Amino acid sequence: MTAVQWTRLDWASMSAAARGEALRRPAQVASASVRASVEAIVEQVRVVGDAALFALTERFDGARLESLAVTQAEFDAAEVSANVRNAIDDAATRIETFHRAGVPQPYALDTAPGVRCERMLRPIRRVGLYAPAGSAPLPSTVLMLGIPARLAGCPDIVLCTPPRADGSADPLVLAAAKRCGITRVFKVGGAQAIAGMAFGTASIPRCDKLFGPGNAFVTEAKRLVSMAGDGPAIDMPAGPSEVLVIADASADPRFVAADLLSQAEHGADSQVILVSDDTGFIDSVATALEAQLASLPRRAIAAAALAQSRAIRVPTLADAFDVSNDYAPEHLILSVEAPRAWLPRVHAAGSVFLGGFAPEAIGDYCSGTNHVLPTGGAARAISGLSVASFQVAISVQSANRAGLAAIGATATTLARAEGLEAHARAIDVRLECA
Ligand SMILES: NC(=O)c1ccc[n+]([C@@H]2O[C@H](COP(=O)([O-])OP(=O)(O)OC[C@H]3O[C@@H](n4cnc5c(N)ncnc54)[C@H](O)[C@@H]3O)[C@@H](O)[C@H]2O)c1
Ligand SMILES: N[C@H](CO)Cc1c[nH]c[nH+]1
Ligand SMILES: [Zn+2]
Repeated sequence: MTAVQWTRLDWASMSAAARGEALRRPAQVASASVRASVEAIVEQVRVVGDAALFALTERFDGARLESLAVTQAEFDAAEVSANVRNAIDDAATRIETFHRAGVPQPYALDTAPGVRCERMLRPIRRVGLYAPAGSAPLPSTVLMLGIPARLAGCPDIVLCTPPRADGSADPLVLAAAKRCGITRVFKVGGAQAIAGMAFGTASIPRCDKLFGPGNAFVTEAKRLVSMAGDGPAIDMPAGPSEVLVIADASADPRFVAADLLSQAEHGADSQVILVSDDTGFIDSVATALEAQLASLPRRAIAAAALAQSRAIRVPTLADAFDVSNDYAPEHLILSVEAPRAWLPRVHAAGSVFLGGFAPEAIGDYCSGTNHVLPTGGAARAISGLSVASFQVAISVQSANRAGLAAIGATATTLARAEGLEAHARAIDVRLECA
C-alpha cells in the first residue's frame, strides 16, 4: 500500500499565521519560475508567430507538426466508440438543459415618464477556448466551454488543445468539439496556445476573450495576456484542481476518500483538503485513502498531490465553514448530516456538492453544472463559467422632450457640482430651444 503523507492539523491550537500557511496553495510555490518561462513563451509567440508555435510544440509536447489546424480529414478519422459517443451526447444534453435555463435575459423599463433604459445582450464575436490534454485529454472541458458559447450565440469559436506525440489531436476532444459544432481546432497547448489566441498568428485568429482551464503555465499565460494593453479578456483563473470536503462522523469515509482522490489524480499540483470535527473520522479517511490509492492507475500523481494536502480537525462544524470560506475552494463537498441546512454558511466556493451521493465527479462530467471554475481563492469574488461569460451587456437609453425635462435638472446640478459645465449645457441647450 502507498502511504498517505498528508499534513494533519488541529485548527484550534494554531496561530493566525500558521492557519494562513495551512491554506496556502501549492501552485503558488512554483509561481516565480512558471512566470519567467511563461513570459518568455508569450513574447516568442507574439514576435515570431507560427514558427514559435511549431518549435514550442516540438519542445513541450514532443510533436513535429506540418500544420497547426485540424483538417476535415482528421475530424473524420477521429474514432470513438459508440459507448463514449453516447456518453458525450448524454452529458452534452444535460449541460445544455442547465445552461439554457440560465441564459440571461435583456430588460427595459421607464425610469421616468419619457425616459426608457434598456440592457441588451450580444455574443462576444470571436472566442478562444482551451481544452487541456497534457496529463489527460479532457473532452468534458470542450463540452463545458463549447455549449455555453453556442447558447450565447458566439459566431466564431476557436479551440486549442495540445497534440499527442504523434502529432494528432485527441479523438475524444474532436468528438466533443463536433458535438458542440466547433470546427476550428488547433493542435497547440500550454502558454503558447494562449499567446496564439491572444495576439493571433498566421494560423490562429486573434480572439476577443479566452476561456478554459489548464495547468499553471496556461493559467499564468491567461493572466499575462489579459494585462497586455492590446490583449484579450479572460474568463477567470481556472488552474490546478482543488476540492475541500467538510465531513462529520455521519459520512462514509470511503466516499470521502474517493472524492479526495478524484481531484488529487488531476495533477501533482492539485490540492485536496478534508475538514472535520471528528478525529476518528479523519483516521478512517486516511485508512480508506491508503487502500484506494494502492489500485489507482494514477497513484503516483495522486500521492504527490496528497503530500501537499491537508486534513484539518476543527472544534465544530461551524468552524469548518469559516475555514472553507477563507480558502474559497473550487469545489466544496458537504458530507454532513442535513447538508442543505448548511448552505447559508457558504460564501465562497466555485461549485457545491450536497450529501453522500453527489460526488464531485458528477459535476466534472454530467450533472449539468459547469466544471470550469475559479481556483487559487478566486472563488471569493469570481463565479464559474456560464452563458453570461460569453456575452457582453450593452445599456441603451432613449428620452423624449418631456423625459429630458423631468430629469434634466438633476443632471445639470450634478454636472455643475463636478465642475463640468459642458455636460450641463448639453442638457440646457435642448431644454432652452422651443
Ligand atoms: N479549474 C478548472 O476549472 C479546471 C478544469 C479542468 C482541469 N483543470 C486543471 O487543468 C490542468 C490541466 O493540466 P495538464 O498539464 O494536464 O494540461 P494542459 O493542457 O493545461 O497543459 C499541457 C501543456 O503545458 C505545457 N507545459 C508542460 N510543461 C511545461 C514546462 N515545463 N514549461 C512550459 N510549458 C509546459 C505544454 O505546452 C503542454 O502542452 C490540471 O491542473 C487540472 O487540474 C482545471
Ligand atoms: N475536476 C476538473 C476541474 O477542476 C474538471 C474535470 C474534467 N475531467 C475530469 N475533471
Ligand atoms: Zn476532475
